[in-house]
Amino acid sequence: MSAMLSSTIPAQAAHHHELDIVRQAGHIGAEVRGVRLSGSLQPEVFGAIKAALLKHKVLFFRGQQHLDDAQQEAFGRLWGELVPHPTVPSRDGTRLLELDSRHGGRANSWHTDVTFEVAYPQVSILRAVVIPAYGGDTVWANTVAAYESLPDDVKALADRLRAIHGNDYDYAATRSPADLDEEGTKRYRDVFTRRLLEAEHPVVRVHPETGERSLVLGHFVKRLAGHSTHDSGHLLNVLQSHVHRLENTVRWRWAQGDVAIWDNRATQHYAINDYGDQHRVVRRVTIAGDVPYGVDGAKSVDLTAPAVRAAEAARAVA
Ligand SMILES: O=C(O)CCC(=O)C(=O)O
Ligand SMILES: [Fe+2]
Repeated sequence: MSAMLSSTIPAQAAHHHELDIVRQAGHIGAEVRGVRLSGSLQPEVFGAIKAALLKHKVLFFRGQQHLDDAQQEAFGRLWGELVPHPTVPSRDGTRLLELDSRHGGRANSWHTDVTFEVAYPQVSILRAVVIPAYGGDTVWANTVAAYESLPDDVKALADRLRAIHGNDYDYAATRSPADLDEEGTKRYRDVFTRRLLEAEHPVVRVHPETGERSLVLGHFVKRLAGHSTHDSGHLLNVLQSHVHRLENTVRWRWAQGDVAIWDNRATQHYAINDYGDQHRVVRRVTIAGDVPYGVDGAKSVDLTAPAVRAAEAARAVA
């Protein structure tokens, strides 16, 4: 009987799950409705979420108040190994990075997460814990669409460039003096840069799952390999301006309990610092990524000094 029944069901019905997806902008971003995130999602639901992420680059889920730290981690583990931030201490007993507006956690410049590591995270999952009454939106940009928007001759140039990324990037360049004088910001910066971590990445990486080409830039870039910082600045401005064109972005108005998931290999993001002294807290897990490779197949290179790397390893074991 079961053989007869199953022969009437389309073969793919057992493997595919239809998500309720509401696109939020023309070139990036979609809200997924009707899913309760957890570490025990049905494999076909998880598979559908993963496919949607590769397509839309950032996904939003409202109403996930049931997630606590442990459940956010359990959901994160479905994607791969959770990696703590290399220099900012995790929340007690977890692998979560907490960004608290009262302690300098305001990521208001364009970046891809942790690109000063050679194998930077593939995916980040952010949960809204405390959200201000107004302001504090986050904006994501599609770095694949940005690459595709370049004229062919600029693409050909970008394909050959490599950039040095470091955790000691020029914070002052985009912050107002008032921001920098703030005690919390200073302390956050000191912790963030307590060990110099550096990596060289191709400016154009080939996405290991989609094969798409994307721009690997953002605020951790220090300069282009083989170019003066002066020339690097000009060339980088041309490329970066294609990343954050408004047509290429999506902006999310947070509510407490929302979750955003982004493909960190295909996006940059910017947390808008327009909420004054209102309180804002978000918590993030990041999923281990692989070493990027460029259009010519050449991989990224770890430039972190061996002594620093050894100290990192010793710390991880301790
Ligand atoms: O605060 C936010 O909305 C985003 C912060 C950020 O850059 C991150 O979580 O990676
Ligand atoms: Fe970030």
